[in-house]
Amino acid sequence: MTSPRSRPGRARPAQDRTAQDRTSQDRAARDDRPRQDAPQDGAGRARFVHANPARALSVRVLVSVMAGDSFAAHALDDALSHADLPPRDAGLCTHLVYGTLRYAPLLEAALAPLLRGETPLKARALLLCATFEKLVLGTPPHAVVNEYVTLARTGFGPPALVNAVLRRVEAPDGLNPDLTLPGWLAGQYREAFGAQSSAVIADLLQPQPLWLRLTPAGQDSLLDEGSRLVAGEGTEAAFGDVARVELNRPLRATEAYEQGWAQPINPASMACVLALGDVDGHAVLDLAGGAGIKAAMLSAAGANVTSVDRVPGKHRAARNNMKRLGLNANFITADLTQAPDLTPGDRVLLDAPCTGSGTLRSHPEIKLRLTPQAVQDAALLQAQMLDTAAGLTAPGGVLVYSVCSVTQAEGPQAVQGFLTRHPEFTPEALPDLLVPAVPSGDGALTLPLGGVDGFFIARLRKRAD
Ligand SMILES: C[S@@+](CC[C@H](N)C(=O)[O-])C[C@H]1O[C@@H](n2cnc3c(N)ncnc32)[C@H](O)[C@@H]1O
Repeated sequence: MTSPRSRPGRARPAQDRTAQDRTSQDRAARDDRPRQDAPQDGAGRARFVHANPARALSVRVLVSVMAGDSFAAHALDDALSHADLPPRDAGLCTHLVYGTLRYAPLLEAALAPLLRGETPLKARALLLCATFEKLVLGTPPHAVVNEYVTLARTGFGPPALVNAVLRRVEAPDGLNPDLTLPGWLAGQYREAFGAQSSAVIADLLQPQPLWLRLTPAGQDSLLDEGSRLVAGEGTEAAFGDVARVELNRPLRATEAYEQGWAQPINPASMACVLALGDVDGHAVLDLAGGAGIKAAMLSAAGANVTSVDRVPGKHRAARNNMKRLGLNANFITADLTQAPDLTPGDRVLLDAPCTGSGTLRSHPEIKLRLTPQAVQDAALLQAQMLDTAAGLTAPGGVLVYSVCSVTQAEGPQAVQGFLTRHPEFTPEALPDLLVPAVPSGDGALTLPLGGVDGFFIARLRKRAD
């Protein structure tokens, strides 16, 4: 649960509207006349109020994310870059969007008994956001009702319904964190993390910290500029050279970023690179290399990297980033469900496309969309790509398979199926991954606590002859 310390500003009394505002807002509102459910002053007189801009923007972003149009991070960045909100309101907006998404299944359960039939998307987004404020943030109920009924009037839903629902909505089962995941997904977390699963599921509800891989010059520069390296609850401030950072300015405005001394990467993502062992001087194939973050880390460790992905646009982003970092890699566009014409490598990383179920703290919108069928579809694609990766691993070489997912089908079962189809491979013990991890089939799962993502990682050796 969000601690009182991390709460954003409490709901503030709505302000009076200016004449000009009244004109423009009235056009957007369905019904401009004072209503029974309009905010009222102490004497019971209806008063005109602004919809709070941070809340309005939050609900707009939620509508776009819930429609499946975009990831929360992209939608929020885009909305904030056009909105020109003061920092405090931008902070509230970010907190409302991510908080609502992190608690969405629980909030849906709280609202369900109060809603009949299909609720239109805009009204649903508004009710979820308001319910998050009321039940989780502890914003006073009358303020929640006032703020969101006012917002409803600007075209987000029937004010009377919003008023009635928000007055009645109550927390189901004392905000049990298990209810913040769909039941089947909570089951996957329990299977993956056993006795630690309750702590893990509760941890997914916290804001995601920023992790940076820093060179020594980058660390000095950030500290000189007044940023801080911080430890999380129960976690280190750094895992190897990946540090948890609180910046005092936007990342792109830091000297460390401009000079290529800093690269955002989760410690669990770095663990996939470490699983390959010493890569200095080795030709490494980075399969499904995407935006080339792991390719960059491999290049920094002295590898001669060839990164392969199906999407050419990702190579463009990766090349630019490599240039910033002063590193090199070859980029090849290919569909890895079929064998490309490439020389096998003695170190191969397949960081396969997956459901992302291990990244719910930074991508909470995934829990709205993920289904058991999507897990099966991902597992099918992963099996095809693993077969391609087998052919691209030189005899005696090492194949590391990783996914940022904690489901059985994409992790231990994927490797089990692979080893049955490819008896020329045997699983090997993983080197030190620098992050806490638990055994999982023939590999390991990084423990998603303190902002570390949940990655399944396995290291497989191909027979030499
Ligand atoms: C988990 S992301 C990789 C992230 C990357 N390793 C990194 O660290 O930045 C998975 C990647 O798989 C790619 N992909 C999906 N299907 C593919 C296919 N059939 N062939 C090749 N690449 C594919 C996607 O474009 C995506 O970039």
